[in-house]
Amino acid sequence: CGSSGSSGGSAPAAGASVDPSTVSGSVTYWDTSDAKAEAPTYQAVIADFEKKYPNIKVNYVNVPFGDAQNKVKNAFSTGSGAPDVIRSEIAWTPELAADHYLLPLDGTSALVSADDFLPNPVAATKYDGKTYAVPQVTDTMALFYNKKMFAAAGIATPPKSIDELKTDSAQIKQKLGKTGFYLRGDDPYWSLSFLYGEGGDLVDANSKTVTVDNAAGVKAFSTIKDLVDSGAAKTSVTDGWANMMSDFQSGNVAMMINGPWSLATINSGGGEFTDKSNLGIAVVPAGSVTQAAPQGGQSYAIYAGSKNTAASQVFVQYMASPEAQAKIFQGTGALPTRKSVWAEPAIADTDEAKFFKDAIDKAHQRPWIPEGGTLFDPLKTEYTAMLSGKESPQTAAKNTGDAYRKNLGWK
Ligand SMILES: C[C@H]1O[C@H](O[C@H]2[C@H](O)[C@@H](O)[C@@H](O[C@H]3[C@H](O)[C@@H](O)[C@@H](O[C@H]4[C@H](O)[C@@H](O)[C@@H](O)O[C@@H]4CO)O[C@@H]3CO)O[C@@H]2CO)[C@H](O)[C@H](O)[C@@H]1N[C@H]1C[C@@H](CO)[C@H](O)[C@@H](O)[C@@H]1O
Repeated sequence: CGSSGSSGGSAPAAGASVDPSTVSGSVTYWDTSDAKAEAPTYQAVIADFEKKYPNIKVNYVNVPFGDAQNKVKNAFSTGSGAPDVIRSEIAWTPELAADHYLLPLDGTSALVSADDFLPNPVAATKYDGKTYAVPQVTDTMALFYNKKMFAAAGIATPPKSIDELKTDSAQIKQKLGKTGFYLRGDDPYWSLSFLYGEGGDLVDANSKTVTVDNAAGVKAFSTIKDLVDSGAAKTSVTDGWANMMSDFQSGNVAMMINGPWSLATINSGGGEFTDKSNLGIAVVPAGSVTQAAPQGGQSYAIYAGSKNTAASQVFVQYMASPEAQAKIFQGTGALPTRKSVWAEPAIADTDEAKFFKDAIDKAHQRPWIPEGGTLFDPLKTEYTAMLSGKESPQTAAKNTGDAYRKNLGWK
């Protein structure tokens, strides 16, 4: 576990605020944003920070998202080479907080105008009644579609249900010779909107019950597999992100489910979306019970063992400020977490904000518990086995449920 405080004169008492103009030092920040499409924007915002606070030096490190959580846990557990501030994926925060790796931020200068943050991102910063992170960006998933391909196939509106998605895919296949939908097969986060659409969920944290293999879960797994078996969707259990983005941007598929974090790549990727007005964004298609998409997002968190907590607090305060959030949105399309930023006309009037504001308020809440992030590894094993044809949907759901019961000790 990380130490509770930090040595060195600059460390304010836990829970104390600091006067930014008196702070000097350095901050090592680990950023997991996409190195090509997003990181330049974050680095530009950091440059603005260093201009405003010339006595604070930021050591920026870009850490690829895929293996970042392990790197963070290893660094925090040994303390050697540990960053002062991390970009904490929202499911990491309760896990890292439970391990005492994060500084509680209530009452510190890192967390200002706390009531300006949207409630859903705030919920994911709390653990055991304390605040361990400051919201950066928030997201949920949506149906991204190619308007030109839909028009060429004679389809007027995006599908609102999975049944409609199958019908539209058949029409796209018949009229354009293309596959309708890309189903990401190597990351089970892309299964959640189907699970929620059947009225299911991975677990019920309140009753500590595993639900992924109940009737709704089995139905969801079957629905996903049927999309591929019926030819409505194509998938790959490796390199899913690259294959999905390449197929969508080149017009090999007309639809994908994705999040606003993909906009930076789409908007700079040319192809079918050189003309940005060709990108359509709609709610994810509903299952047989309801329509819902998961909440995701990223926050700033400070290492409990940091030797630069004052400088880290000033850094987080700036990076989470309305000014910085607006720049991050303009540069990447990633969604703000402050109400005041959503209200700015330059942001509120964009097509993306108009769509996503409603969608993120309705995002399906996940259990923000230390075990939350650990649910994805067993799910990935079974999700990919099913999509590879090695297991039936029933077996995949059951094996996932059994793994959860073993790992969590829940019923
Ligand atoms: C397996 C992982 O399961 C979960 O992660 C879920 C996550 O909980 C979901 O919320 C969802 O995250 C959204 C995310 O909210 C959304 O913002 C976006 O992020 C964008 C950025 O926006 C974009 O800027 C850029 O950075 O790129 C980001 C990524 O695109 O999209 C994400 C969805 O991709 O989905 C995650 C799973 O992907 C665990 O939390 C672990 O991460 C776990 N990985 C560890 C597991 C260790 C072994 O235990 C292994 O040894 C370790 O090495 C692995 O690290």
